[in-house]
Amino acid sequence: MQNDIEKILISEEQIRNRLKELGKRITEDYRDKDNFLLVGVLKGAIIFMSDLIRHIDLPLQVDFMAISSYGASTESSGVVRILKDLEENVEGKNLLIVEDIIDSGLTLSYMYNILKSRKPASIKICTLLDKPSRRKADIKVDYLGFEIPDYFVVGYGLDYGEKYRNLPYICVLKPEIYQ
Ligand SMILES: O=P(O)(O)OC[C@H]1O[C@H](OP(=O)(O)OP(=O)(O)O)[C@H](O)[C@@H]1O
Ligand code: HPA
Ligand SMILES: [Mg+2]
Repeated sequence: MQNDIEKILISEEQIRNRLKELGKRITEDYRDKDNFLLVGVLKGAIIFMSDLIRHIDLPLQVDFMAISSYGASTESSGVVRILKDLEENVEGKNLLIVEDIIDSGLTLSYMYNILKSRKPASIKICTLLDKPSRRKADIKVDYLGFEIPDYFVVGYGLDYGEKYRNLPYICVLKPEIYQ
């Protein structure tokens, strides 16, 4: 796997430090709210979500939704599908959607609209990575880890063709791997 890497964009230490800051901000912002539910977007957000919640010093619940649009490509298919829905009823709850990356924004705008229609008390968005140069749908990010340029990145949960999720940093692969 290491041989496939062109360059590391965000190191383990940078991720660790940023997560501490995000956890602290989220803890302050949700301190007086009850029914706090974090909604992780499978599969990409698994590592970010599991590290982030250990920096949030509040009672909280977690649930997951699986949504897929990329398949084995570096371009969104534009067809967003729910593969797994939430187990929790979200009505009246304070939701924080936790994503690994917002790229075209199609996944998140689809998911946001579905969750909004279920009448939660509030919905906010937390994403580790934001690639604003590729945006097709308008998204307001409340908590951001890092803004990145237009690279297809992998690692720390993010895949290319289901591989590389277990790399501990965010990196770009050699061009021949993407061909
Ligand atoms: O803003 P967008 O252009 O919609 O792209 C972002 C979404 O794409 C990826 O998911 P993917 O469909 O690859 O599923 P995965 O999380 O299982 O890898 C990523 O994890 C985000 O959920
Ligand atoms: N990497 C991995 N998965 C993704 C990306 C990316 O840059 N953008 C959207 N899904
Ligand atoms: Mg993917």
